[in-house]
Amino acid sequence: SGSVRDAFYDVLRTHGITTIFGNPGSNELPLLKRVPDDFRYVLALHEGVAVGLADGFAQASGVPSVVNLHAAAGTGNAMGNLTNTQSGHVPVVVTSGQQSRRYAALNALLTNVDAPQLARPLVKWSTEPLRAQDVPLAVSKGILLAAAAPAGPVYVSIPLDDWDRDADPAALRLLTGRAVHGAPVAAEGPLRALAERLGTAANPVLVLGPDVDNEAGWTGAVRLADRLRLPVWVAPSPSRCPFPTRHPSFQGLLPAGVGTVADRLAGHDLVAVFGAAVFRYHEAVGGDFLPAGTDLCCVTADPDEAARAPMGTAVVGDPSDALTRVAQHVPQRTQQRTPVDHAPPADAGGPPFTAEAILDAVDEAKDDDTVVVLEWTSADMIWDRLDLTRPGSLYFPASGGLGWGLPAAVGVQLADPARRVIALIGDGALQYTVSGLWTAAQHRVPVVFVVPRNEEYAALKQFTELMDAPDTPGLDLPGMDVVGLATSYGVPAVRVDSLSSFGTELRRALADDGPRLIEVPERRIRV
Ligand SMILES: Cc1ncc(Cn2c(C)c(CCOP(=O)(O)OP(=O)(O)O)sc2=O)c(N)n1
Ligand SMILES: [Ca+2]
Repeated sequence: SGSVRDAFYDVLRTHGITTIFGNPGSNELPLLKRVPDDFRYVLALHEGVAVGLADGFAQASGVPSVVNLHAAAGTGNAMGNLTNTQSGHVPVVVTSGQQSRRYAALNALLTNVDAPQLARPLVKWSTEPLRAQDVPLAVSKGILLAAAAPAGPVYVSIPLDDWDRDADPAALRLLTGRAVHGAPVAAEGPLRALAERLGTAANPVLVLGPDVDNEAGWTGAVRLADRLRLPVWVAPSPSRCPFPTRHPSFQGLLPAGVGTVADRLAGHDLVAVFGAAVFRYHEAVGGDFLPAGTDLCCVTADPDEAARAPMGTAVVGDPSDALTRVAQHVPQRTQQRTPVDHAPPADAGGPPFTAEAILDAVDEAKDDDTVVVLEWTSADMIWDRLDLTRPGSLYFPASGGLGWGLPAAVGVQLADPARRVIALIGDGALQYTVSGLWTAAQHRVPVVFVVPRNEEYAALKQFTELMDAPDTPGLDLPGMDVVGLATSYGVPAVRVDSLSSFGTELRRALADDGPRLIEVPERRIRV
């Protein structure tokens, strides 16, 4: 013992990390040739799958996860899902195998040229240690920095001939005792001022983002909403569900256009935002950021989010902690709120079925503990039809990059077997990281994959209308057998042709201890 490899595994153990997600090349074999018995290596057949798995695993476990990728080619394949990991503030430590120092100097095959630069725009920190003895320190810093608010991915490139070098035993003893505690909380003054303004505002509104989707955030948000009888919206382009969807204060999901957001906030003199960037717009529509007479204050742990917002004031600090503290200093209002109905009756016709009918059938089959991972862009504005009652119930790709949902669902289920995962994956989104089905089958991860098949990129057809691009090619997906695709990867699959059989298959899958896929014919949109 005493090698850099042993020290690497010791550092991971220190932080409770004993799973490595990855896809290997020859550069990585010196690390993987002796994976200790208390570790498991989860093979992904594409590096996008590896990062998706690690992202879901980190979000559901609350512990940083570790990925090991193959040089530049592997890192390149991982970049798509790294955009989601970065946008989602998810602590993932990406390690990649570098060619030996001697060969890298020659740009020999499998050299990751200028490795730290490759990942840089998508990670908090990117490095390739100068000495083999620095590798354990870099990995230790990477784990601690990835988890430090605002959390996010880091990248460590490690030359293949470092692993068998002698580690520095004295340094390692110090490293394996390291910990960084706590997250920056907002100063008392600005929070008291916000509570004051909320208490005196004529018609304040609460907007919540993904970073308050946790026990403290839900408790604080419900308490604040109840005390002030506040209407509550979910911030645009949500990657998580931060508030109970059947609560009388719940208003729904804010759209993702500048003008359309301003329209929803019209009439409110104060907008209080917790745990969201202001805002993650998407639809190319014009308009003012805020209606006249409306002011905004946001609380975020991310100084960049605080500084880049185009309007209002910001308070930097843990937004979940802030919700609880602000709730303690606002008056108790008494007017009643009438709940908004988010699930108007769906068209019970079909097949093919409407997105609403498919969502309602999933809601019928699931229970309070079920987790829904949704990467189905026909439903990204209507998932609040689902009755979600507790934190960690809904995940969506945070940067909108497709190919995240399927592996992330497997990662979430691996991290928390007690909460069954239903993955709603569009037939288009499915294609980006479909090989993740093989990893689910190999590890018998009992995700229920539901694939609404409308044989098109429906979301983009809707955008062609919005962006006046009527004759766009490449938006139809004919001629693929989703059931055959899943079966080929070892996941039992079935195509359903009625909502009742869909319900039966959902319940059968939820009772199974392995993955299953259900293809549901989804009605095409008409443009
Ligand atoms: C990696 C990647 N590539 C392309 C897109 C662009 N894109 C694409 C291709 C969409 C269509 C998805 O089709 P789907 O079948 O998954 O779902 P719907 O038919 O319900 O829209 S939505 C969208 O933003 C993307 N978001 N991410
Ligand atoms: Ca589709």
